[in-house]
Amino acid sequence: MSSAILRSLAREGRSVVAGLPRFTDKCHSLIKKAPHPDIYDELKDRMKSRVHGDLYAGLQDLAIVGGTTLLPLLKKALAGTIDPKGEYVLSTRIRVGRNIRGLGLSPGCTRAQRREVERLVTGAVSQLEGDLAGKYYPLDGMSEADRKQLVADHFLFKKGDRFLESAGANRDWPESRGIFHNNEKTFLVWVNEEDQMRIISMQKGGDAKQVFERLARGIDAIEKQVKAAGREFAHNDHLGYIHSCPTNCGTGMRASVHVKIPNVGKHPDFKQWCEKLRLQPRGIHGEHSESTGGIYDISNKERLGKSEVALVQTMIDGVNVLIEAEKALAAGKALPKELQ
Ligand SMILES: Nc1ncnc2c1ncn2[C@@H]1O[C@H](COP(=O)(O)OP(=O)(O)OP(=O)(O)O)[C@@H](O)[C@H]1O
Repeated sequence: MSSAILRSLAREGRSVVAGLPRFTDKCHSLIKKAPHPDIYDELKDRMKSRVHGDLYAGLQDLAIVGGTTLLPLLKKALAGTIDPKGEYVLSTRIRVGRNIRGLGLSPGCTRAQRREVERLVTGAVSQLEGDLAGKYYPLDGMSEADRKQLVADHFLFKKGDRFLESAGANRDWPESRGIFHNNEKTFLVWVNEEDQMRIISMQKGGDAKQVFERLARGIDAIEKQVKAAGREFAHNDHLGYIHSCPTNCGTGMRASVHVKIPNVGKHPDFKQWCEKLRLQPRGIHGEHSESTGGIYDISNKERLGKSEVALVQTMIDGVNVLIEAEKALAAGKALPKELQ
C-alpha cells in the first residue's frame, strides 16, 4: 500500500457530517471494490465520525492505485464554477458555525464564558498564516461608520434580530463580540454572535470550489489551535456540530451565492422551484430581508445528513438550473427540464 495514501489519510481533517452522507455512501461501496481492504478499513473508521477534508486527496490516491472506479466520482466532486462568464453571480459565500464544548451556547452562556470564547478564538486566529492571516476587530470600540460599512458590504453581522433577542443571545451586547478577517476579506470569523464562531469564506464571482477550499483550510487551522488550547469543537456523532439554532445542526454549513435572477424571482413558482432544488432563497441583506434589484441569496436548504461537499454541489447544480430558467424566461423559451 502506498505510504502517500496513508499520509494523506492521516492528515488532520475538518469536516463533520451527521448521519450517512450520500456521497460517502457511494465512496464506501466503491472503495470496497478497491484492492486494498486495509485502506477501506482505515477510511471507514475515519468516515464513521468525520469526513476528512483530505478525504479527496486520499481518494485521488486510491483512484490511481485502485483503478479507475473512483475517477468519475472524483470528477463530479464540486464540479463546476457557477456562471463562469460572471453574468449572473455576484459573489459566493460559504459559512459554518462552530461552538466549543464546555462553554455555553449564546442563549445560555455566562459573561465569563463569552469572554473565554473570545480569548480562545482570538488566540486561534492570531496563529493563522499566509492568505488566511489577518486581524481581529472587537465590536466594542469600533466606530459606528466602520461597523455600518462592514454590515453594508456583507462582511459583518447586525445586532441580533428579535429572534436572537427573545432567545437571550443579545445579552451584554457588544461585549466580547467581534470579527476577524484577512486582508482581502475573503476569510472571516464572527465571534460570539448567534454561535460562538461563524467561520466564513467568500469572494466575488462564482468559484465555489475555491471558496470551499479556503474555508476547509481555515477550519482545519482554527480547530488545531482550539485543540492546542486543550479544547474541542462541540460535536455529537448523531447531531453533527452543535449550534445555537437546531436548524444548523449537522454540518452547520450554508453555501450561498448572490445571484441576479429578476425574472425567476418574480415568477409565482419561485419558492416551489427552490424547494424542488433543495435550495433556500433569501433577500440581499440576509435572513428576513427582501431582494433588491432582482438579486437573491440562494443557498443549500439542508445542513444535516449530507456531506459538506454534497451540499455545496446541490447549491451549484441548483443555481445553475435557476440561471438557465432566468435565460429561458428572458427569451420566452421553455424552462429547463428540472423545473417542468
Ligand atoms: N453569497 C453571498 N455573497 C455576499 N454576501 C453574502 C452572501 N451570502 C450571504 N451574504 C451576506 O452575509 C451576511 C449574513 O447573512 P445571513 O445572516 O442571512 O446568513 P448567515 O451568516 O448564513 O447566518 P444565519 O443563517 O444564521 O442567518 C449578510 O450580509 C448577507 O447579505
